[in-house]
Amino acid sequence: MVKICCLGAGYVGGPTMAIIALKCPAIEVVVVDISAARIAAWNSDQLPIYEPGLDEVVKSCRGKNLFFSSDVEKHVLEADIIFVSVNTPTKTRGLGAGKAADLTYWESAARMIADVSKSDKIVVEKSTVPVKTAEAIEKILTHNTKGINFQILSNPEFLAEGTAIQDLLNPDRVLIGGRQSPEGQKAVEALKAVYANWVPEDRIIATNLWSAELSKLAANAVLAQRISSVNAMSALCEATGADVTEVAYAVGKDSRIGPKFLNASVGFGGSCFQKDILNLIYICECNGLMEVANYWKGVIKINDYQKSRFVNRVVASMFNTVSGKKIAVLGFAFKKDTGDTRETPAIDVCKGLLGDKANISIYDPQVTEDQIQRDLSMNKFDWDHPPHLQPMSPSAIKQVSVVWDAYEATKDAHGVCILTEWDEFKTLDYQKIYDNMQKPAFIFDGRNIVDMEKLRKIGFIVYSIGKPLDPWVKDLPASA
Ligand SMILES: NC(=O)C1=CN([C@@H]2O[C@H](COP(=O)(O)OP(=O)(O)OC[C@H]3O[C@@H](n4cnc5c(N)ncnc54)[C@H](O)[C@@H]3O)[C@@H](O)[C@H]2O)C=CC1
Ligand SMILES: O=C(O)[C@H]1O[C@H](OP(=O)(O)OP(=O)(O)OC[C@H]2O[C@@H](n3ccc(=O)[nH]c3=O)[C@H](O)[C@@H]2O)[C@H](O)[C@@H](O)[C@@H]1O
Repeated sequence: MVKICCLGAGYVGGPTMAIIALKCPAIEVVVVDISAARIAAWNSDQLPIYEPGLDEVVKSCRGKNLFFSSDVEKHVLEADIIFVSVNTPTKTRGLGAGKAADLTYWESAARMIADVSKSDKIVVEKSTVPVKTAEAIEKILTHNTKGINFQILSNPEFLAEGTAIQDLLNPDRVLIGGRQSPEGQKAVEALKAVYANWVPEDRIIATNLWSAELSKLAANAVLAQRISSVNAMSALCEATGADVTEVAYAVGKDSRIGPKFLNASVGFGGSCFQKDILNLIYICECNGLMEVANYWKGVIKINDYQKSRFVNRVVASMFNTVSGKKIAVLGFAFKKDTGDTRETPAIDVCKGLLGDKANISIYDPQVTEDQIQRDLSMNKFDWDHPPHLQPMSPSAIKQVSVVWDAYEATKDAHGVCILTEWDEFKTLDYQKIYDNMQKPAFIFDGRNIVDMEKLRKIGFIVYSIGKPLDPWVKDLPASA
């Protein structure tokens, strides 16, 4: 029986290994983590992450060929294939702070593998890493070789949170990068054989190591660039009376461009787009490619602009001040169907409103009060001028309340901001919400999910991203 061990029981390690276990009954899969609490949660009824369909898959395999354990070394020792799916956040201090990927977790995982192993292993990079990481990992592993043969493969993950199970069951492609040597190619074949249990052969792509590593950063950069492109257009739509949904539809009809991933929004969030583009920027800078670095910086700058533009719209429309006003925030997660708040645009929007002394009442179906308070208590990390992570003032935190119901959040509010596109926000009883709000009642839809006309008929003043402006919504100076 082939034994797989995965280091890192997070958003990627957990779901990915659950699907491998589901589709490969002849393989034993053990997911390990240095966080005992996370492992305990994977072994409980309340999994540590919310992902549609994940509960069912875990329940059907757990205890059969899928295990979660804190005994990291034992399972590394026994494994034939080791996936490394640890976190690779942006460095917050030292060389490259604010841009470079922090490979501390990865390096310590590699050192541990080198120390513990007694037999040949295939080590798979699942985490998103800078191009050329495999070379460094190889050095760490072979330094302690004891005659053991380690083969490093790059097998980046393309799943998106909220659709992880579907993405894993039916991936557009599986990318496997390996050394061109016979041993390297043998390792590539071994990993291919795992995926071949459910992924059609023509979707399993073998490349060299560096192409696989760079393709992951490139894919995220290009995806994020689409959103920044359409968001940049949304500002121009508002200034001219064009409608961004119509523009995106017209543009996406060109089959060379395609309709997906062109929804204008309050800005992209999540643990990967910003981190990976910053990582790419740093790699470009290290290679002396300043123009290329600046090109990708633009994608992040437009994203920051989109978030501050939204806050300015809210404040300007509400008579240039939200001080002492109650603003309901519907949705805090970075997208629907996840409880993840890493880099969510809601953090910047809430902080902008708090900066103008608003009282905000937040409701999100999957995010806990603790998480929201933690997110709002950290000051924004300025990636251009790092490092300064400072806590927010306690008085600002007192202006925040977190509630478990959209109607409670919006009661007596002066304005509502929709920041995550949860399906339930499309079908709320907006008449009831309007009746219980202060007048004039404002809705600022950062995800373009409400029916503007219907809401206007009820009496709301509505702002949607990139849509012709309600006469009540204040035009902003071009530079705002
Ligand atoms: N979240 C996402 O949607 C995607 C993430 N990725 C990439 O996958 C990697 C992991 O991301 P997430 O799963 O979101 O992170 P995460 O933070 O949810 O999980 C990482 C886990 O690794 C554990 N860990 C750290 N060092 C360890 C060690 N030495 N041994 C064992 N466990 C260790 C941590 O305790 C944590 O539970 C990152 O590089 C990310 O860029 C790639 C595709 C999608
Ligand atoms: O490397 C990663 O971690 C992953 O990053 C993204 O996945 P994820 O961040 O989970 O979620 P996305 O669906 O890409 O959404 C990212 C952000 O963009 C926003 N978005 C997305 C699409 C769109 O049209 N408009 C838009 O504003 C979302 O609301 C969200 O805030 C990629 O889509 C995955 O392929 C990749 O594996």
